[in-house]
Amino acid sequence: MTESDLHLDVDLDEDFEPEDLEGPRPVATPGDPVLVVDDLHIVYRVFGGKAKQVAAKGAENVREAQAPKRSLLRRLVSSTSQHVGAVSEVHAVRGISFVARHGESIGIVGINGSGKSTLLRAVTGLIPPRSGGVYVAGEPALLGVNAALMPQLTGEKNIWIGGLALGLTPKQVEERFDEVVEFADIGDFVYMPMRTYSSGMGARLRFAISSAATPDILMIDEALATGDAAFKARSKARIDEVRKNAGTIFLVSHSISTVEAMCTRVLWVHQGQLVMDGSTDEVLGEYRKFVRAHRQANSSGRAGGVGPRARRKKKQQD
Ligand SMILES: Nc1ncnc2c1ncn2[C@@H]1O[C@H](COP(=O)(O)OP(=O)(O)OP(=O)(O)O)[C@@H](O)[C@H]1O
Repeated sequence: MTESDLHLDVDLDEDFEPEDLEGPRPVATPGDPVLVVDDLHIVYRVFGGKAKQVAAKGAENVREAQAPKRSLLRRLVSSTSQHVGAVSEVHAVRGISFVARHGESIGIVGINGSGKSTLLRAVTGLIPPRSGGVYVAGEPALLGVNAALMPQLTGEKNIWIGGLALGLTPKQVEERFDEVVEFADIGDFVYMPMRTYSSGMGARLRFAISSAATPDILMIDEALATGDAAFKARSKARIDEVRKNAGTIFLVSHSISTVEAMCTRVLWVHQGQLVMDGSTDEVLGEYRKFVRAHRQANSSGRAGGVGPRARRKKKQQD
Protein backbone atom coordinates (compact mmCIF):
# COMPACT_ATOMS: atom_id res chain seq x y z
CA MET A 1 0.00 0.00 0.00
CA THR A 2 1.61 3.27 -1.02
CA GLU A 3 0.65 6.61 0.44
CA SER A 4 -1.47 7.47 -2.55
CA ASP A 5 -3.39 4.20 -2.14
CA LEU A 6 -4.57 5.34 1.26
CA HIS A 7 -8.06 6.71 1.25
CA LEU A 8 -7.99 10.27 2.53
CA ASP A 9 -10.91 11.10 4.74
CA VAL A 10 -9.93 14.32 6.43
CA ASP A 11 -12.06 17.39 6.93
CA LEU A 12 -9.84 20.42 6.71
CA ASP A 13 -12.36 23.09 7.66
CA GLU A 14 -15.76 22.54 6.21
CA ASP A 15 -17.22 20.10 8.73
CA PHE A 16 -17.34 22.28 11.74
CA GLU A 17 -17.07 25.93 12.73
CA PRO A 18 -15.07 26.47 15.93
CA GLU A 19 -17.18 29.57 16.62
CA ASP A 20 -20.17 27.23 17.08
CA LEU A 21 -18.59 26.52 20.43
CA GLU A 22 -18.79 28.93 23.29
CA GLY A 23 -15.71 30.20 25.03
CA PRO A 24 -12.03 30.15 24.18
CA ARG A 25 -10.07 27.04 23.45
CA PRO A 26 -8.69 25.51 26.66
CA VAL A 27 -5.15 26.40 27.56
CA ALA A 28 -2.78 23.57 28.37
CA THR A 29 -2.24 23.12 32.10
CA PRO A 30 0.59 20.75 32.80
CA GLY A 31 -0.17 18.44 35.70
CA ASP A 32 0.92 15.08 37.00
CA PRO A 33 1.45 12.30 34.47
CA VAL A 34 -1.69 10.23 34.08
CA LEU A 35 -0.59 7.99 31.24
CA VAL A 36 2.80 6.85 29.97
CA VAL A 37 3.08 5.11 26.61
CA ASP A 38 6.54 3.66 26.19
CA ASP A 39 7.84 2.44 22.82
CA LEU A 40 4.50 0.80 22.05
CA HIS A 41 4.22 -1.76 19.25
CA ILE A 42 0.87 -3.23 18.25
CA VAL A 43 0.73 -6.02 15.69
CA TYR A 44 -2.47 -7.58 14.33
CA ARG A 45 -2.31 -11.11 13.02
CA VAL A 46 -4.63 -11.67 10.08
CA PHE A 47 -5.52 -15.21 9.10
CA GLY A 48 -6.58 -16.19 5.62
CA GLY A 49 -5.27 -12.96 4.18
CA LYS A 50 -3.29 -12.47 1.03
CA ALA A 51 -0.06 -11.45 2.67
CA LYS A 52 2.10 -11.92 -0.38
CA GLN A 53 -0.07 -9.82 -2.61
CA VAL A 54 -0.46 -7.06 -0.02
CA ALA A 55 3.22 -7.07 0.81
CA ALA A 56 4.06 -6.98 -2.87
CA LYS A 57 2.02 -3.80 -3.18
CA GLY A 58 4.51 -2.20 -0.82
CA ALA A 59 2.45 -1.79 2.35
CA GLU A 60 4.87 -0.50 4.94
CA ASN A 61 3.13 -2.07 7.88
CA VAL A 62 2.08 -5.44 6.45
CA ARG A 63 4.31 -8.46 6.17
CA GLU A 64 3.92 -12.18 5.88
CA ALA A 65 4.12 -13.73 9.32
CA GLN A 66 6.77 -16.31 10.05
CA ALA A 67 4.96 -19.62 10.47
CA PRO A 68 5.80 -20.73 14.00
CA LYS A 69 7.36 -24.16 14.38
CA ARG A 70 4.79 -26.32 16.16
CA SER A 71 5.19 -29.61 17.91
CA LEU A 72 3.20 -32.65 16.76
CA LEU A 73 1.10 -32.46 19.96
CA ARG A 74 0.33 -28.80 19.33
CA ARG A 75 -0.65 -29.51 15.72
CA LEU A 76 -3.00 -32.27 16.85
CA VAL A 77 -4.56 -30.12 19.57
CA SER A 78 -5.12 -27.19 17.25
CA SER A 79 -6.34 -29.27 14.33
CA THR A 80 -9.87 -27.92 14.86
CA SER A 81 -8.87 -24.33 14.22
CA GLN A 82 -7.46 -24.32 10.75
CA HIS A 83 -6.82 -21.17 8.88
CA VAL A 84 -7.04 -21.08 5.16
CA GLY A 85 -4.49 -18.97 3.35
CA ALA A 86 -1.53 -17.04 4.55
CA VAL A 87 -1.02 -15.45 7.95
CA SER A 88 -0.07 -11.83 7.67
CA GLU A 89 0.84 -9.29 10.27
CA VAL A 90 -0.14 -5.67 10.32
CA HIS A 91 2.27 -3.63 12.37
CA ALA A 92 -0.29 -0.93 13.18
CA VAL A 93 1.59 0.99 15.91
CA ARG A 94 5.35 1.17 15.60
CA GLY A 95 7.29 2.48 18.55
CA ILE A 96 5.06 5.28 19.86
CA SER A 97 6.02 6.98 23.14
CA PHE A 98 4.45 9.93 24.95
CA VAL A 99 3.35 11.09 28.38
CA ALA A 100 -0.15 12.52 28.97
CA ARG A 101 -0.88 14.73 31.97
CA HIS A 102 -3.91 15.57 34.06
CA GLY A 103 -6.05 18.24 32.48
CA GLU A 104 -4.74 17.86 28.93
CA SER A 105 -7.05 17.29 26.00
CA ILE A 106 -5.08 15.52 23.32
CA GLY A 107 -6.18 15.19 19.72
CA ILE A 108 -4.90 12.29 17.63
CA VAL A 109 -4.81 13.02 13.91
CA GLY A 110 -3.61 11.12 10.88
CA ILE A 111 -4.97 9.95 7.55
CA ASN A 112 -6.98 6.72 7.21
CA GLY A 113 -5.23 3.61 8.42
CA SER A 114 -2.47 5.51 10.19
CA GLY A 115 -3.10 3.77 13.54
CA LYS A 116 -5.13 6.31 15.55
CA SER A 117 -7.90 3.96 16.71
CA THR A 118 -5.44 1.15 17.40
CA LEU A 119 -3.42 3.47 19.61
CA LEU A 120 -6.57 4.51 21.47
CA ARG A 121 -7.72 0.90 21.94
CA ALA A 122 -4.27 -0.12 23.16
CA VAL A 123 -4.31 2.65 25.75
CA THR A 124 -7.58 1.33 27.14
CA GLY A 125 -6.09 -2.15 27.37
CA LEU A 126 -8.32 -3.64 24.67
CA ILE A 127 -5.33 -4.77 22.58
CA PRO A 128 -2.21 -6.25 24.17
CA PRO A 129 1.07 -4.73 23.00
CA ARG A 130 3.57 -6.83 21.05
CA SER A 131 6.22 -4.90 22.97
CA GLY A 132 6.53 -1.71 24.96
CA GLY A 133 4.04 -0.66 27.59
CA VAL A 134 1.09 1.49 28.60
CA TYR A 135 1.06 2.67 32.20
CA VAL A 136 -2.17 4.27 33.35
CA ALA A 137 -3.01 6.07 36.59
CA GLY A 138 -6.77 5.97 36.48
CA GLU A 139 -9.59 4.29 34.68
CA PRO A 140 -9.80 4.92 30.93
CA ALA A 141 -13.25 4.89 29.38
CA LEU A 142 -13.31 4.30 25.67
CA LEU A 143 -16.02 5.88 23.69
CA GLY A 144 -16.55 4.87 20.13
CA VAL A 145 -17.09 1.82 18.03
CA ASN A 146 -15.58 -0.40 20.72
CA ALA A 147 -17.63 0.76 23.64
CA ALA A 148 -19.03 -2.31 25.36
CA LEU A 149 -22.58 -1.68 24.27
CA MET A 150 -24.88 -4.20 22.66
CA PRO A 151 -26.76 -3.25 19.52
CA GLN A 152 -29.50 -5.81 20.04
CA LEU A 153 -30.45 -4.28 23.39
CA THR A 154 -32.43 -1.09 23.96
CA GLY A 155 -30.73 2.22 24.68
CA GLU A 156 -32.14 1.95 28.20
CA LYS A 157 -30.42 -1.39 28.85
CA ASN A 158 -27.21 -0.09 27.30
CA ILE A 159 -27.21 2.93 29.60
CA TRP A 160 -27.34 0.49 32.50
CA ILE A 161 -24.65 -1.80 31.10
CA GLY A 162 -22.39 1.11 30.12
CA GLY A 163 -22.92 2.95 33.39
CA LEU A 164 -22.15 -0.11 35.50
CA ALA A 165 -19.15 -0.96 33.29
CA LEU A 166 -17.81 2.52 33.96
CA GLY A 167 -18.01 1.92 37.69
CA LEU A 168 -21.22 3.77 38.53
CA THR A 169 -23.41 2.31 41.26
CA PRO A 170 -27.00 1.31 40.34
CA LYS A 171 -28.21 4.36 42.27
CA GLN A 172 -25.92 6.64 40.27
CA VAL A 173 -27.09 5.12 36.97
CA GLU A 174 -30.70 5.71 38.01
CA GLU A 175 -29.97 9.31 39.02
CA ARG A 176 -28.14 10.12 35.79
CA PHE A 177 -30.43 8.19 33.44
CA ASP A 178 -32.61 11.13 32.34
CA GLU A 179 -29.58 13.36 31.94
CA VAL A 180 -27.92 10.81 29.64
CA VAL A 181 -31.05 10.47 27.48
CA GLU A 182 -31.43 14.23 27.29
CA PHE A 183 -27.76 14.71 26.44
CA ALA A 184 -27.94 12.09 23.68
CA ASP A 185 -31.14 13.69 22.39
CA ILE A 186 -32.68 10.36 21.40
CA GLY A 187 -36.11 10.76 23.01
CA ASP A 188 -38.27 7.61 23.03
CA PHE A 189 -35.73 5.80 20.91
CA VAL A 190 -34.12 4.95 24.23
CA TYR A 191 -36.67 2.12 24.46
CA MET A 192 -35.73 0.75 21.01
CA PRO A 193 -32.82 -1.60 20.24
CA MET A 194 -29.65 0.35 19.48
CA ARG A 195 -29.33 -1.37 16.11
CA THR A 196 -32.33 0.69 14.95
CA TYR A 197 -30.47 3.96 15.64
CA SER A 198 -28.86 6.16 13.02
CA SER A 199 -25.08 6.29 13.36
CA GLY A 200 -25.38 9.79 14.82
CA MET A 201 -27.87 8.65 17.47
CA GLY A 202 -25.66 5.73 18.45
CA ALA A 203 -22.57 7.92 18.65
CA ARG A 204 -24.38 10.52 20.75
CA LEU A 205 -25.65 7.91 23.17
CA ARG A 206 -22.17 6.39 23.52
CA PHE A 207 -20.73 9.82 24.24
CA ALA A 208 -23.45 10.54 26.79
CA ILE A 209 -22.87 7.21 28.56
CA SER A 210 -19.09 7.40 28.50
CA SER A 211 -18.97 10.89 29.87
CA ALA A 212 -21.65 10.28 32.54
CA ALA A 213 -19.08 8.82 34.90
CA THR A 214 -16.53 11.66 34.75
CA PRO A 215 -13.71 9.21 34.07
CA ASP A 216 -10.06 9.98 34.74
CA ILE A 217 -9.30 9.47 31.07
CA LEU A 218 -12.01 9.94 28.47
CA MET A 219 -11.34 8.49 25.03
CA ILE A 220 -13.47 9.82 22.21
CA ASP A 221 -13.27 8.10 18.85
CA GLU A 222 -15.01 10.11 16.13
CA ALA A 223 -18.31 10.54 17.99
CA LEU A 224 -18.24 14.28 17.71
CA ALA A 225 -18.11 14.10 13.93
CA THR A 226 -21.68 12.86 13.81
CA GLY A 227 -23.48 15.43 15.93
CA ASP A 228 -24.94 18.80 14.96
CA ALA A 229 -23.60 22.14 16.22
CA ALA A 230 -25.77 22.03 19.37
CA PHE A 231 -24.52 18.55 20.28
CA LYS A 232 -20.94 19.63 19.66
CA ALA A 233 -21.40 22.61 21.96
CA ARG A 234 -22.83 20.35 24.69
CA SER A 235 -19.97 17.91 24.18
CA LYS A 236 -17.44 20.70 24.42
CA ALA A 237 -18.96 21.82 27.73
CA ARG A 238 -18.88 18.22 28.99
CA ILE A 239 -15.27 17.80 27.89
CA ASP A 240 -14.33 21.01 29.66
CA GLU A 241 -16.02 19.70 32.80
CA VAL A 242 -14.01 16.46 32.66
CA ARG A 243 -10.83 18.49 32.17
CA LYS A 244 -11.69 20.81 35.05
CA ASN A 245 -11.92 17.77 37.29
CA ALA A 246 -8.33 17.11 36.22
CA GLY A 247 -9.36 14.38 33.81
CA THR A 248 -7.55 13.81 30.54
CA ILE A 249 -9.24 13.64 27.13
CA PHE A 250 -8.13 11.83 24.00
CA LEU A 251 -9.99 12.70 20.84
CA VAL A 252 -9.58 10.89 17.52
CA SER A 253 -11.19 12.83 14.72
CA HIS A 254 -10.91 13.38 10.99
CA SER A 255 -12.22 16.89 11.46
CA ILE A 256 -9.23 19.14 11.94
CA SER A 257 -11.38 22.02 13.13
CA THR A 258 -13.00 19.86 15.83
CA VAL A 259 -9.55 18.95 17.12
CA GLU A 260 -8.55 22.59 16.87
CA ALA A 261 -11.51 23.69 18.97
CA MET A 262 -11.29 20.96 21.59
CA CYS A 263 -7.64 20.13 22.14
CA THR A 264 -4.64 21.66 23.84
CA ARG A 265 -2.16 19.25 22.33
CA VAL A 266 -2.05 17.10 19.20
CA LEU A 267 -0.33 13.83 18.30
CA TRP A 268 0.07 13.26 14.56
CA VAL A 269 0.35 9.59 13.68
CA HIS A 270 1.43 8.32 10.27
CA GLN A 271 2.00 4.68 9.31
CA GLY A 272 1.95 3.72 12.96
CA GLN A 273 4.59 6.22 14.01
CA LEU A 274 4.44 9.51 15.83
CA VAL A 275 5.34 12.23 13.34
CA MET A 276 4.75 15.18 15.64
CA ASP A 277 3.67 15.84 19.23
CA GLY A 278 3.14 19.44 20.26
CA SER A 279 0.78 22.34 20.70
CA THR A 280 -2.43 22.29 18.66
CA ASP A 281 -1.46 25.24 16.46
CA GLU A 282 2.01 23.94 15.72
CA VAL A 283 1.02 20.38 14.83
CA LEU A 284 -2.19 21.21 12.95
CA GLY A 285 -0.33 23.83 10.93
CA GLU A 286 2.05 21.16 9.63
CA TYR A 287 -0.67 18.51 9.32
CA ARG A 288 -2.86 20.79 7.20
CA LYS A 289 0.05 21.33 4.80
CA PHE A 290 0.58 17.57 4.60
CA VAL A 291 -3.11 16.86 3.92
CA ARG A 292 -3.26 19.50 1.18
CA ALA A 293 -0.10 18.16 -0.48
CA HIS A 294 -1.40 14.61 -0.18
CA ARG A 295 -4.72 15.57 -1.71
CA GLN A 296 -3.00 17.36 -4.58
CA ALA A 297 -0.73 14.40 -5.21
CA ASN A 298 -3.74 12.07 -5.25
CA SER A 299 -5.81 14.22 -7.58
CA SER A 300 -2.94 14.86 -10.00
CA GLY A 301 -2.24 11.11 -9.93
CA ARG A 302 -5.83 10.47 -10.92
CA ALA A 303 -5.81 13.23 -13.53
CA GLY A 304 -2.70 11.69 -15.05
CA GLY A 305 -4.57 8.42 -15.41
CA VAL A 306 -2.37 6.36 -13.12
CA GLY A 307 -5.15 5.10 -10.83
CA PRO A 308 -5.88 1.35 -10.60
CA ARG A 309 -8.76 1.55 -13.10
CA ALA A 310 -6.62 3.46 -15.60
CA ARG A 311 -3.79 0.97 -15.12
CA ARG A 312 -6.18 -1.95 -15.77
CA LYS A 313 -7.55 -0.23 -18.87
CA LYS A 314 -4.06 0.43 -20.17
CA LYS A 315 -3.10 -3.20 -19.61
CA GLN A 316 -6.15 -4.35 -21.55
CA GLN A 317 -5.26 -1.96 -24.37
CA ASP A 318 -1.66 -3.25 -24.39
N1 LIG B 1 -8.69 -5.83 13.63
C1 LIG B 1 -7.71 -5.61 12.74
N2 LIG B 1 -7.08 -6.64 12.15
C2 LIG B 1 -6.10 -6.42 11.27
N3 LIG B 1 -5.66 -5.21 10.90
C3 LIG B 1 -6.25 -4.15 11.45
C4 LIG B 1 -7.31 -4.28 12.40
N4 LIG B 1 -7.70 -3.04 12.79
C5 LIG B 1 -6.93 -2.17 12.11
N5 LIG B 1 -6.06 -2.82 11.30
C6 LIG B 1 -5.02 -2.24 10.43
O1 LIG B 1 -4.16 -1.48 11.27
C7 LIG B 1 -3.78 -0.27 10.63
C8 LIG B 1 -4.22 0.90 11.51
O2 LIG B 1 -5.66 0.93 11.57
P1 LIG B 1 -6.46 1.94 12.50
O3 LIG B 1 -7.90 1.59 12.40
O4 LIG B 1 -5.84 1.97 13.83
O5 LIG B 1 -6.16 3.31 11.76
P2 LIG B 1 -6.95 4.70 11.87
O6 LIG B 1 -5.92 5.76 11.73
O7 LIG B 1 -7.80 4.72 13.07
O8 LIG B 1 -7.83 4.61 10.55
P3 LIG B 1 -9.22 5.36 10.18
O9 LIG B 1 -8.94 6.82 10.22
O10 LIG B 1 -9.48 4.87 8.79
O11 LIG B 1 -10.25 4.91 11.17
C9 LIG B 1 -4.44 -0.28 9.26
O12 LIG B 1 -3.47 -0.78 8.35
C10 LIG B 1 -5.58 -1.25 9.43
O13 LIG B 1 -5.86 -1.86 8.20
